[in-house]
Amino acid sequence: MKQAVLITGVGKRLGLALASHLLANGYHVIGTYRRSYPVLDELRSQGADLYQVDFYQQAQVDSFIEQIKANYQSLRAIVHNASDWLPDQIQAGSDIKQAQVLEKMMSIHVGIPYQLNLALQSLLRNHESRFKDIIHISDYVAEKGSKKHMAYAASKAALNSLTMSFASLLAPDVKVNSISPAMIKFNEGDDDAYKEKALAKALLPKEAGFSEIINAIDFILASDFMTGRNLQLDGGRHLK
Ligand SMILES: NC(=O)C1=CN([C@@H]2O[C@H](COP(=O)(O)OP(=O)(O)OC[C@H]3O[C@@H](n4cnc5c(N)ncnc54)[C@H](OP(=O)(O)O)[C@@H]3O)[C@@H](O)[C@H]2O)C=CC1
Ligand SMILES: Nc1nc2c(c(=O)[nH]1)N=C([C@H](O)[C@@H](O)CO)CN2
Repeated sequence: MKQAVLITGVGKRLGLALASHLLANGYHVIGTYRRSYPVLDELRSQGADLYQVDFYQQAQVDSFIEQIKANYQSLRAIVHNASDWLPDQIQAGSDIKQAQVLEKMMSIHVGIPYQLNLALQSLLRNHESRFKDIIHISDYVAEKGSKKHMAYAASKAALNSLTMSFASLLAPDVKVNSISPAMIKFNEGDDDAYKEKALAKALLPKEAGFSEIINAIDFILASDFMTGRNLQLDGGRHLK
């Protein structure tokens, strides 16, 4: 019986790389996506079950939870990857109001992990393996703040608090940990000046790459002694 791992946000970048990695390593991947991408058909052809859900729409969240509880008896792990990186500065012409920036950040980075972890904890407990995991993908800025992404950073700090609370609630059956990267991968459109400034913030001036985070996830899945902790994969940002 394949071990099922639920990953949120598998349409691109880290979520897509992680889903592909776990599929290649024999896991049954259950993935969520918001916008559709051609690459999703490749995940489906490799056996992934994909569910379209916009986590900003509560009705879709409720329906998604009911579908997961109806379709699966157990889960080996849940990886909360889905994330929006909204700046505090509202773009001209945007229909987002200032207050909505904080609402959205708390919704996707705190509300969704909170709701899914509580609703699906029994599926984790049902899994027959010795190890069951919840992994929250957070961010280095949770510990330092960010003057341009204050709401984002605050929500990732709250996510790290949830890690400790759920670790206490779900022990000893389920381990719950955060991974807090800095500078995994630039986005298309990031210009050279931005990249140079961002890389200079760390002792190790480089992109971590998706493999660094995936290696950390593999480590956590194999660990039988780490819970309530936060793996900080940040190139030494804290020492610059
Ligand atoms: N990239 C980096 O350098 C760093 C990333 N991180 C964290 O690592 C994780 C992965 O990063 P990265 O791959 O760059 O993230 P991206 O922003 O590239 O992708 C995030 C994913 O989440 C999905 N998502 C966003 N909002 C919603 C929503 N409301 N409902 C459903 N799905 C949603 C996106 O879907 P859609 O395609 O539809 O938008 C997308 O698939 C994130 O948690 C991020 O905060 C932390 C530090 C650095
Ligand atoms: N959901 C996202 N979160 C973050 C992203 C991203 O692209 N999507 N990118 C970063 C940056 O790498 C930042 O750490 C330095 O530019 C942070 N979070």
